[in-house]
Amino acid sequence: MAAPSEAPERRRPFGRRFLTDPTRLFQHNAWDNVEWSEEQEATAKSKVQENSSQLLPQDKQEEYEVNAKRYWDDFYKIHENGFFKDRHWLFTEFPELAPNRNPSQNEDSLCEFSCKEVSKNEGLGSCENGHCTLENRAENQLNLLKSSPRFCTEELAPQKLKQSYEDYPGSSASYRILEVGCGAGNTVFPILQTNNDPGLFVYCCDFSTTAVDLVQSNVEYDSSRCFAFVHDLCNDQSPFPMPDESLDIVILIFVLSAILPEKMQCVINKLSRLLKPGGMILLRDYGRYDLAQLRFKKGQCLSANFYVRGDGTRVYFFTQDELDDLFTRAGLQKIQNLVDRRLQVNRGKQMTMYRVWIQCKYQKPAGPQL
Ligand SMILES: C[S@@+](CC[C@H](N)C(=O)[O-])C[C@H]1O[C@@H](n2cnc3c(N)ncnc32)[C@H](O)[C@@H]1O
Repeated sequence: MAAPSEAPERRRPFGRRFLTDPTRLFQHNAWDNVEWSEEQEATAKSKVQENSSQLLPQDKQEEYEVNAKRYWDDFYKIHENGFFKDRHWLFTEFPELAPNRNPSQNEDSLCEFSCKEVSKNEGLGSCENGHCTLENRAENQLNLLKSSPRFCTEELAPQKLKQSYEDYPGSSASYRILEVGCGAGNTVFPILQTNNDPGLFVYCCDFSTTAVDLVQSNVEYDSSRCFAFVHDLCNDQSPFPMPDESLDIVILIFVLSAILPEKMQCVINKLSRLLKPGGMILLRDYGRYDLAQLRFKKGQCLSANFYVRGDGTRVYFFTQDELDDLFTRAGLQKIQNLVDRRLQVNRGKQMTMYRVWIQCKYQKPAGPQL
């Protein structure tokens, strides 16, 4: 199918297994850069129309927003750090996380789940990040909801009133990375293991205190190289421990999708201010019509392309254009914005699962900002 927005850019994907002969479909666990037929796209669209035809009442919606932190705390109490797989593929896709790394190190398959979870869930036909939904096969097609406008009351201009930062954690580092929505640390610890630059300092934050506790209590947590802190991206009163324009990299892995769409622009603006000129935001997140979106049932939709899972956590499914809009409005310039369509195969059950992820890199211009 045609990408929801721009054509895919040329890249060196680490997934290079292409399904050219359909009879070989069940010979591998996954195929890269799969083309969708028009019919498949129409079916996906109709499933989304169906599962978004009935929105959750406003009071329930507010309850999920007010208690968002508690739902994620509960998630980490149940799964601890066993759910998301450590992602050594990060360095192939995002070499900026370890610029001095030897490219042959730690190559790994692109898998956002732990292998244990995938095999446990395979064939149930319905699990995504441990958030199970049954495939919705209802027939009615109703109106697809229109996207609500994104607004942000916050000024984009650099803040004039800054708190003074002289000796903050990582102040003497020469290369600073911040991971937001770090969960149990499945991105942070691979970065610390792989990037041996003595000038590296890694910050990570999450609004779930349970998640931050898991990071801090990990045996690999080294406070001379890393600082984990509780931070709610949607709370304007919640300060960062580092000054504006101090970070080389901000990374968001499946995090922006967990935020109320109306608040996304403020979050990206805030993160953009933390970047040094020339610094970059790296993102990987769910794309429109990903399997996980198609499997939501009627009654789980909060607003267009935004759903609540059975455990109370929420997820949005992006197009490339929406992400481009969010980043460019925050004053950043596109380095990469691509859609990654992968066909995962359960050979045992002869099942196919079409995944759609979006990957972006946006850079703060090096010149002076107006
Ligand atoms: C799908 S998980 C991804 C976790 C981690 N990035 C990973 O890939 O393993 C989404 C994460 O975003 C965090 N999160 C959601 N809303 C947040 C907010 N407003 N502020 C900070 N973190 C938030 C959740 O607690 C959760 O850890």
